[in-house]
This record gives sequence, C-alpha cells and structure tokens, in this order.
Amino acid sequence: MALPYTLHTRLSISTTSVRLLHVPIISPRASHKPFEVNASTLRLRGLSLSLVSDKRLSHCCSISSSRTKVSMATKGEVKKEVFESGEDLAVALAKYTAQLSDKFCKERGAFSVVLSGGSLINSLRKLVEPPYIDSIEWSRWHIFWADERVVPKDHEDSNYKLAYDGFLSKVPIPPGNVYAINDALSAEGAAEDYETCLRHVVKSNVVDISAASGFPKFDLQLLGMGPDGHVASLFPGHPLVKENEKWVAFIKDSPKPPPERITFTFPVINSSAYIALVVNGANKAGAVQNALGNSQNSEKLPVAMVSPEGELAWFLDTAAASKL
Ligand SMILES: O=C(O)[C@H](O)[C@@H](O)[C@H](O)[C@H](O)COP(=O)(O)O
Repeated sequence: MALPYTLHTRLSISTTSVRLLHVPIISPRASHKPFEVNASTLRLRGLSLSLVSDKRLSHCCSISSSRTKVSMATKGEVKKEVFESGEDLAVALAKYTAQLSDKFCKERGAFSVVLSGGSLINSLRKLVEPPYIDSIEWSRWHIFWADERVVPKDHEDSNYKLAYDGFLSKVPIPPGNVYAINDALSAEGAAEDYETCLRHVVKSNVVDISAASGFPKFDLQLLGMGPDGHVASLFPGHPLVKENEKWVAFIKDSPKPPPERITFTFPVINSSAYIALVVNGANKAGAVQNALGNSQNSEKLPVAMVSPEGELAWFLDTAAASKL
C-alpha cells in the first residue's frame, strides 16, 4: 500500500537530547513536496512501521527502532492530544510552539505566528517562562491576528490588548514585528488595510505564500474555538464562512460581542503550515464532537472546516474531549 508522506519527517531521538526536528530521511526529492513511499521501503531500513487511523483523522504513522522514535506526518495530518489539566495543556503547547519556532527560524530565518483572542492567550503562559523565554529566537517572530475586534487597542475587548498584556509584553519580540490592525479605521477599512499589510509581508518573505492556493501560508496559527464551533470570527451559518477570495474580511453582525470585527478567511486559515486548535471546557464538547467525533449533527461547524495544508494539532482538556 502506498501512502503519501511529506518529505520532512519529525524525528525525536529519546536517548539523546535531540529535540523534535524535521529532517528528510527517505526521499531525495525537493523539500515540501509530498512523495510516495511504502511500508517495505521503511522495513529495509531496519525500522518497524505502524499506521494509526483515528476516526476521521488522516493517516498518521510512527516508526521506532531501539534508538529512535520517529513520527511521520502526512500532508494534512490531524493530531489530537487530551490533557488532564489546563496546566498540562499549557506545558505541551509551549513545547510544540518552541519546536516549530526552532524549525522555522532555521529553515526560513523567521517564524510567522497568528494569534486569536479568548482563552488561548492564557494557554500560552508557559512560553514566557524558562526555558523558553531564554531559548526562543524571539527577534525572528512575527505576530499576526486571525481576528480582531474593531475597537481601540487599549479597549478591554481588543485582542491586541489581551495578547499584549498576557504575552507580548513579556517576550522580546521587536515591536515592528507585531502586526496589529489599524484601529482608527472602520471595519471595512481595517480589513482592507490588514489585507494590504499581509500582501507586503508576503512580498518581503516575512510570510510564505502557498504554492497550492496562492494565499499566505503562515508557519503557525494558534486558534481558539467558541462553544458554537466558531473559529477566528467565522461563525456557523454566516456567509463569511464561504468567502474564498478575500484574505481578510469584515463582519458587523458577530453573534459574539463586540459585533464589529475583522477576520482571516478560510483560504488563509487553511493555507497554514501548522494550526494548533486550543480548546478548554465542557461547553465546547459538542463542537469538538462535531469536528472530531461521531456527531449526529450533520451541519458542519466552522471548526470542522479547519484543514490546513500542513498539520492540525488539537490541544484539548478532558472536559472539551468528553464527548469523543
Ligand atoms: O476574538 C475572538 O472572539 C476570537 O478570536 C474567537 O475566535 C475566540 O478564539 C473563541 O471565541 C474562543 O474563545 P475562548 O477560548 O475564550 O472561549
């Protein structure tokens, strides 16, 4: 059986201090191109192969030998981890983010990170502590927002303020690398302005472009999810969910207050290299089930439409995962 694997393979060597790396171990082909390999090829290398399929999750493969434990991700892989506590989740999220920072700083010399609002920022709290506060190459980070409320930056509802107070003010990311919306503009104006800003950063290679979609390809998008299954400011049943041309759109009738917001569209979300969906709480269990479980509800919630070009990693607490 031939399965598509991405060229870059996550490798962790448990007997040494080597951390998660992306290294080409099999294919001689150019990087970032999916290629075909089959199980017998891997056995020839003295490794054992196991394929894991979890409900609607994509193929996922782990390989181990006596000295190595290798995890291979197919394009579009979905991973799911459930944590006993918010603390454990925050520890794992910091490790995941730091590993991706390392990878992209080495590969691209920059790390483009997208934040959303809500409880996500609190889940990033371990990144501002040792060892990450000292080891991460913060000067190479570039921060964007998947969505923002159209309010002044010092307003209690501002996602910028939330992120600044809880995260950005505690790490040495250069202020010029933090791309907040222009809060002097209307919702329409702010969306247009933010899209123009994205076009500039794509042009200057701060953010990659997806060869497949032509939309910006962020290295990591850190998304929360609402109890109704919304992500960014893409709400169930709202026409914006279907927007497939604009990079950034505005909404004036958000069911979650405040009503005026700007948001990445699905093509931008789904062109991402990595997405972490960070979900806490029992009130989210139904939407998590809609996306990952055997839900009776046939309506596809926005969260179930999250499908990045690269990897989707769910970080759930036990309450959010209780219906799976
Ligand atoms: O600005 C916003 O409202 C958001 O970006 C939104 O998409 C948020 O991430 C979710 O509603 C989850 O929020 P909680 O984690 O606080 O539930």
